[in-house]
Amino acid sequence: MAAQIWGSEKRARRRREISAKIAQMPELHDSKPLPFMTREEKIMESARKLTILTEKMGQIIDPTDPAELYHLNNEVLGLEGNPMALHGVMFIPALSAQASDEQQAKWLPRALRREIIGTYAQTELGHGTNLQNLETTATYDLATQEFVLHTPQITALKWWPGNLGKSSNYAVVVAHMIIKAKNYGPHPFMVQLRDEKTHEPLPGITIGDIGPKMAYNIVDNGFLGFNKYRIPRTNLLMRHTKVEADGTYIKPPHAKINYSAMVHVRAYMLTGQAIMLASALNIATRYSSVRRQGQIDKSQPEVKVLEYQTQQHRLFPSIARAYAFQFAGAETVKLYEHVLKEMKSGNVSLMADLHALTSGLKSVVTYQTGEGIEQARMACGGHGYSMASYISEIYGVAIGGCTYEGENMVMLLQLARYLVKSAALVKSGQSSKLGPLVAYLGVKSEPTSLIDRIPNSGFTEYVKTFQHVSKRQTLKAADMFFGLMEKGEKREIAWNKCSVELNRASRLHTRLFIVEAFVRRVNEIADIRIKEALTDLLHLHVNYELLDIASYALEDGFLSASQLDYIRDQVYLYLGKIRPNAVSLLDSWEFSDIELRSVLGRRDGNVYENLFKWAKSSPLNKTDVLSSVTQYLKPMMEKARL
Ligand SMILES: CCCCCCCCCCCCCCCCC/C=C/C(=O)SCCNC(=O)CCNC(=O)[C@H](O)C(C)(C)COP(=O)(O)OP(=O)(O)OC[C@H]1O[C@@H](n2cnc3c(N)ncnc32)[C@H](O)[C@@H]1OP(=O)(O)O
Ligand SMILES: Cc1cc2nc3c(=O)[nH]c(=O)nc-3n(C[C@H](O)[C@H](O)[C@H](O)COP(=O)(O)OP(=O)(O)OC[C@H]3O[C@@H](n4cnc5c(N)ncnc54)[C@H](O)[C@@H]3O)c2cc1C
Repeated sequence: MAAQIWGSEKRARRRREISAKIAQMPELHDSKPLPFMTREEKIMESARKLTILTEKMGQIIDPTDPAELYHLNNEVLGLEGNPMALHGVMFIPALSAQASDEQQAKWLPRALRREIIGTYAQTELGHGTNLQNLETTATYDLATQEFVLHTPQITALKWWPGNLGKSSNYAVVVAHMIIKAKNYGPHPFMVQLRDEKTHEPLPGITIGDIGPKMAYNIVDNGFLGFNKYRIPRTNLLMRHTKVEADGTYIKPPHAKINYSAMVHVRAYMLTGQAIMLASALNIATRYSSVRRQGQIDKSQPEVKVLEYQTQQHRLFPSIARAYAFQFAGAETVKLYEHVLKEMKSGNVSLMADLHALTSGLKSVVTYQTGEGIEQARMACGGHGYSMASYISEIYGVAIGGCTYEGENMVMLLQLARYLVKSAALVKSGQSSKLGPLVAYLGVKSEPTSLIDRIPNSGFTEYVKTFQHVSKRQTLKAADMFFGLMEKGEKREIAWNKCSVELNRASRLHTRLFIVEAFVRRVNEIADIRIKEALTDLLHLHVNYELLDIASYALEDGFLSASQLDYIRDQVYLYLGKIRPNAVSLLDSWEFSDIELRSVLGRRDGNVYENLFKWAKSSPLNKTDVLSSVTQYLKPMMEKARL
């Protein structure tokens, strides 16, 4: 199963080897539990491990393999981030995709050797989503052949970029490029921020940390201001766009090609989200098979809480989602790598499809991951609320994904643009022009769903039902939009008035893609036992998801009430079938105790001993009487007794 999750036998084996090596290297372990550290201590601890990794990485992993790097990162540094998180996730990808060969030769080897630390500075205090209204300017000075970076007012301060505050000395900065008083829109520039020897900010640069966040606090998200700060013309990233010495602007082959670093993260973060969801579920499911509370049959002893149907209903559909996200994520990364290769050689024809797909997936996956993690936390009762479970930290980090790389509602609306264009093709009889991901919009569906009507139809009728509701909602939302415009509404106003319906269409389309990715994967599996276990999980997935969106299929009578009863019964049937495999389905992800960082979810299952040991090690328990008591509470009580 691990091979299915991680993509191949070899990958699963390599993960085990890497975990085993790390287990033997105490210098790479947390020196004490992270929840007992201050933010400063965590940052220090992370930097300590990071420098050891820089020395020893080659002995543990193949540093050119992103999957091995990510595993090493999760084991050693953990999901709360590290001082170079953005260096690998955005700075290097931005340089790789957007710097010219000459620029790459100058900067990439230095970045890869970690001679310099970089980040991606785009968002500002006043604008994140609406890139067209960023305020930082890069004005070309023809006389010196330099760009002058400037922050005109407080709202133009860069705000949020990870590791910008304290760790990075370089950044890819996105600023509006102005040449001879003409604004060419946001462009990426390579900018040195700090002196390479002293790490002091360079003159003209104001920089710092934005303060503690809901989670992800090892990362020093930062602010940055420029006071007429000059950089050479050749620091504009020039793979696709060029500015010649005389100020001549050469435009890129696609207007949004400079957005590629964002698409990169959107494509890769699905796997990251699946891992966080599976981690939280692993903790909760292990704990649920140890925790005994109450009886189902009063004549019998207390049961493991995992025997309760409500507990299974809380956890198992999310187990199915974690697998589904992992499979959909693997397909997306493949597509991304393909599009990136094409893009580098000038073929930009697939960019729109990739953008639409990643926008939808990013939004649906982060939202459902957050839901699943929070349910996992509640499924642990009181102990889920303790940092000993570590689930609240996992939640805090994962839920950030709903916001970063494009706020979810906004990204759903980006997919909706693509769906509306596709709907227009269908309506004008040009269905043959539809891309493969939306081809179903042009296919006539049966008048009613055939779920429960055709024996042995596998998952086909489920997929057709998802296609039907997604198609119907897309066409309905598009009709509403076109209708408003026909009535004379301005395009933007009409769009806003339909945006809730449009986003519904985007979610349904994305959920269809996820279901199809799961089905495709199960169909490919040769090992009969693995296929059987995943087929059960897929049954749960399609029935649970369909029940969740049933109102869309009921409103036009595509599904009947009796079919809905059947679907509901299938959910209950498969909850029971999955129960014996539940812990194994999560243990198959092979997270080590070091990586999970959860006292509650340790592999040994000694929950109570581990919790008591953990509580005793709390810094508050170093002394029996705290100074808060001697200084305040004791005098208060004494005064009251007088
Ligand atoms: C196998 C290996 C396993 C390894 C696992 C590794 C796991 C890794 C896990 C990663 C963990 C992540 C760690 C966390 C780090 C956090 C870092 C966070 C960073 C950031 O947040 S950076 C800042 C991000 N900011 C945003 O995302 C801003 C969002 N806004 C936008 O993107 C845009 O403003 C916009 C898209 C919403 C709108 O742009 P714009 O106004 O310019 O465009 P229009 O709306 O007018 O649209 C015009 C047309 O352009 C198309 N378009 C837009 N974008 C793109 C694109 N990127 N590509 C192609 N086309 C694009 C639109 O669709 C429009 O097209 P149309 O035809 O006119 O409809
Ligand atoms: C953990 C974390 C890490 C980050 N790291 C980085 C980084 O490394 N580099 C970087 O540059 N940035 C980073 N960011 C910033 C992040 O990319 C932005 O916060 C994000 O893009 C959302 O933009 P915003 O904050 O402007 O939200 P806003 O756009 O102000 O969103 C507020 C609300 O307005 C709604 N809204 C906005 N526009 C529209 C619209 N057109 N239609 C409908 N609704 C709309 C949204 O849906 C939301 O409900 C990070 C953020 C976080 C939380």
